Amino acid sequence: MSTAAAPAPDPDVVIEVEGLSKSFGGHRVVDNFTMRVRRGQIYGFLGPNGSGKTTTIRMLCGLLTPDAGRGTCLGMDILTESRAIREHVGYMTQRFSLYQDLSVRENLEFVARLYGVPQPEAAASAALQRLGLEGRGKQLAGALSGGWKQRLALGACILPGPDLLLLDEPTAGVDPQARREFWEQIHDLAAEGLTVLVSTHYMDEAERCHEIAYIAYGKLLAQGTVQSVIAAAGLTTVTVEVRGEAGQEAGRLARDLARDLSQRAGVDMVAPFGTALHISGRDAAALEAALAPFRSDERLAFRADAPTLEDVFIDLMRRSKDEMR
Ligand SMILES: Nc1ncnc2c1ncn2[C@@H]1O[C@H](COP(=O)(O)OP(=O)(O)OP(=O)(O)O)[C@@H](O)[C@H]1O
Repeated sequence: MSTAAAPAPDPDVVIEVEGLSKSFGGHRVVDNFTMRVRRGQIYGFLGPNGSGKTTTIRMLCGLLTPDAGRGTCLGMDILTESRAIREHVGYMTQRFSLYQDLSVRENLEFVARLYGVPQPEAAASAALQRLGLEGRGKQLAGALSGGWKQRLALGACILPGPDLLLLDEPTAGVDPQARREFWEQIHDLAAEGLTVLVSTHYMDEAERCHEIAYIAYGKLLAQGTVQSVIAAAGLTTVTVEVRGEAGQEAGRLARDLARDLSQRAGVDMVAPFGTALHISGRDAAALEAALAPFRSDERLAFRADAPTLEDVFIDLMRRSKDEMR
């Protein structure tokens, strides 16, 4: 008889789930989702609207019960210990859910009291300082700009000291500077050991994550570091630039070329950027054959390019749409 005990759970694994599925009204919104997240990771969820990102994230944290599948979050069972899991999760939803007619400080003190944080006033002061909100303590939350509101919402989320942070499109509609500052905070928190799951539609934010998952129509289509997701897609990309001044003439040439190329075998995507075209294909030889007739055109400059994450996601989405047809 074997005496080998089951391996002890790895304390650095915060989420480990397999085969999670969920349907609403007979429609499968998440289909057989499996993943593992390590402590201190910033894990990004990307995918088209309504593809099941929020539903997936909520199941991972025990906030929603899956129809099928199993797993643990923070070492606890997502099916039987969801209440205990919730006590350790900070959840920032898409909607600003603090009191608009309370001041910044009052909101933070309220949250501290609600969660039984010791010395709520001191905890609120610490949160104000940490988030660079000291000068705004007396300001009404409703009077803050979008970026500051998000910062306050983040402060309220981390005040009870969660081990896992769930951010659902936290920076939608926030300007680039405020988004950058918000992400600096997220990285600081992760460096201190907080694990972060974040859904976003911004490619630059995806690139700030340690790992990403791309979900479309309920299915996990890609997972890993940004570099590995791009490499696994196997896309070849070429940029074609119309030489000379950007004007109507150049614009027309780029548009006609885009129309022509997008009809050709070997060309899977054509995306205009000013008077340049970003052209991608999964079969490098077929792509080159499609471009060959244009290479001698002196009005055009060709250069091999690296595919971007956006190229990869659009390609994945198209492919999954085709498969569903
Ligand atoms: N409680 C619910 N009851 C019924 N349908 C739901 C429920 N929650 C989500 N859905 C549906 O499930 C699908 C996936 O929704 P989900 O919010 O997970 O997508 P998402 O990828 O987060 O979308 P977005 O990027 O727009 O936020 C949508 O069609 C949505 O309408």
